[in-house]
Amino acid sequence: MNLELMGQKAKAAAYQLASLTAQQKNQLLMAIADKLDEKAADILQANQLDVADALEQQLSAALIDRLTLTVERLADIANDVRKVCQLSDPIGQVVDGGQLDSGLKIERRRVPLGVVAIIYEARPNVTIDVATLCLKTGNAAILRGGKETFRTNAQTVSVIQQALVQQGLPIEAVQAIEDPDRQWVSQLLKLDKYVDMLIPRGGAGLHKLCREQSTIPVITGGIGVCHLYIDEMMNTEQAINVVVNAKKQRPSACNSLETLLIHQAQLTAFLPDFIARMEQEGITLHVDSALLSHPAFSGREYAPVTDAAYRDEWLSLDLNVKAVESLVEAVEHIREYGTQHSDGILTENYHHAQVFVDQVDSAAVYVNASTRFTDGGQFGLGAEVAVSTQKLHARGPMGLEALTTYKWICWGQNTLRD
Ligand SMILES: NC(=O)C1=CN([C@@H]2O[C@H](COP(=O)(O)OP(=O)(O)OC[C@H]3O[C@@H](n4cnc5c(N)ncnc54)[C@H](OP(=O)(O)O)[C@@H]3O)[C@@H](O)[C@H]2O)C=CC1
Ligand SMILES: N[C@@H](CCC(=O)OP(=O)(O)O)C(=O)O
Repeated sequence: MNLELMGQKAKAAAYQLASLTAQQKNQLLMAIADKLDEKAADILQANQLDVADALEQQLSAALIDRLTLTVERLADIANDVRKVCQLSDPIGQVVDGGQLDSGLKIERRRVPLGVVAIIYEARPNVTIDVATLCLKTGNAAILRGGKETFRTNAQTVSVIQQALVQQGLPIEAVQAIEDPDRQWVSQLLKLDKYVDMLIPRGGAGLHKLCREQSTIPVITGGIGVCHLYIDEMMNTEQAINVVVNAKKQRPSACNSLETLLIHQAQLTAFLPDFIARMEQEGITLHVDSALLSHPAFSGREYAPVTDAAYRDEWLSLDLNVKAVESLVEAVEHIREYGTQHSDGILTENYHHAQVFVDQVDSAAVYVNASTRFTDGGQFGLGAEVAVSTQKLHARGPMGLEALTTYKWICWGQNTLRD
C-alpha cells in the first residue's frame, strides 16, 4: 500500500467529483443503495466472520453490538442512502453576495472540501454513511475503519467502488486503508498535501494522537459521557420513561445516558418507583456514596460510583446516580465530568430549562427528551459523518453542510481596483 499515491488519486478524483451535478451524484447514490441490496448476502457473510472473531476474542458487548449487521440493519443502511438522495445538494448554493460599488459582483458559494479522511470505530454503517455523505457533497474519502470490521468494510467499499465504476467515476473517490497495521494511521495523519479534513471518531487515545501528530485540520468525534438532570419540578413517571429510553434504547451508542443527576427535593417521591423500574428494565445502578444512605437504597447492595466511573462511558445497562442540591450543582457536575456531547434537563420549569440550556456547553442540549436523539438521521440530516464534540468548524451531528466550505466568486468586466 502506498499512502502518498492514495492521497494523490483521491485528490484527482475530488476534482472530478466537484463538477458533478446533483442529479449525477444522486444517481451514484441510488446505484450504491441498490448494490447494497444486491450484495447483501456477501456483506452479511463477511460480517458474520468479523463477529465470530470478535466473539472468540471475547470483545465487549458494546463493540459486538456496533459491529453486528443484520438483514434489517443492512436494509436500513441502504434506505438511509436513498434518504440522502432526497436531501437538497448544498454544493453550488450561493450563501450570500451582491453587487459592489467597484462593479464586482460577488458570490459566496458552497463548495466541497476536497478529500476527507475518517478514522472510525468498528461500525460497518459508518463506512456507507460517510462515503455517501462525502460523495453527495463532491468530496473524495479515505476510510480507515476499526480492525474488527475489516472483512465487512472490504465488502461495502467494494460495493461503493462497483457503483462508481458503473457511473463512469474513478474508484479512488472512495478508498479504504485495508491493512489494519496502525503505522498506516500515523502516515495518514501527515498527508496534508492531499487531505483537507481529518475526522477521528473514537476514544481519548485516538484524539490525543491526532491532536499531537496530525498536520491535517482535525474534527473530533469524541466519547459521550451523557447526563440527564431531573429538576425539582418534574413529573416522576415521565422522567423515568425518558431515563429508560436514554439508557436502554441502544446502550452501546455514544449518546446513551451514563449519569443521572437528581435534585434532592425529588428523592423521596422519585427513588422508590425509579429503583423498581430500573430493576424491571435490567439496569444496574451505581450509586453516589453520599446517596447510598438514603432509605430507598436500604436492604440492597449497591457499588458506590468511583470518580473514574463518572468520567467514562459504561456503554452497557449500567447507570451512575447522584443527588444534587441545585441546578447550579448539576451544571457544575456536567462541566467537570461531561464530554460536551449530549446532556439534558427534565423539568416543568421553563426558566430552569433556559438556565440549563445557556450554561451547559455541550454539542446537543436537551429539554425533556432522551439524549439518544443526537444523530444525523434523527436531526433530519440524512446521516452523519460523526458527532463533533468540538466547536470548529462543525458541532454535533455532522451532515452534508459540515462537509462543505465556501469560495468567494468575483465576477467582473475587466474591473480594476482604484
Ligand atoms: N462522537 C462520535 O462521533 C463518536 C464517538 N465515539 C466514541 O468513542 C468511544 C470509543 O470507541 P472505540 O471504538 O473504542 O474507539 P477507539 O478510539 O478505540 O478506535 C476508533 C478507531 O481509532 C483507531 N485508533 C485508536 N487508537 C489509535 C492509535 N493510537 N493509533 C492508531 N489508530 C488508533 C482504531 O484503530 P484499531 O482498529 O487499530 O483499534 C479505530 O479505527 C465510543 O464509546 C464512543 O463514545 C465513537 C464513534 C463516533
Ligand atoms: N448517532 C449514532 C451514534 C453515534 C455513533 O455512531 O457512535 P458510536 O455509537 O460511539 O459508535 C446513533 O445515534 O446511533
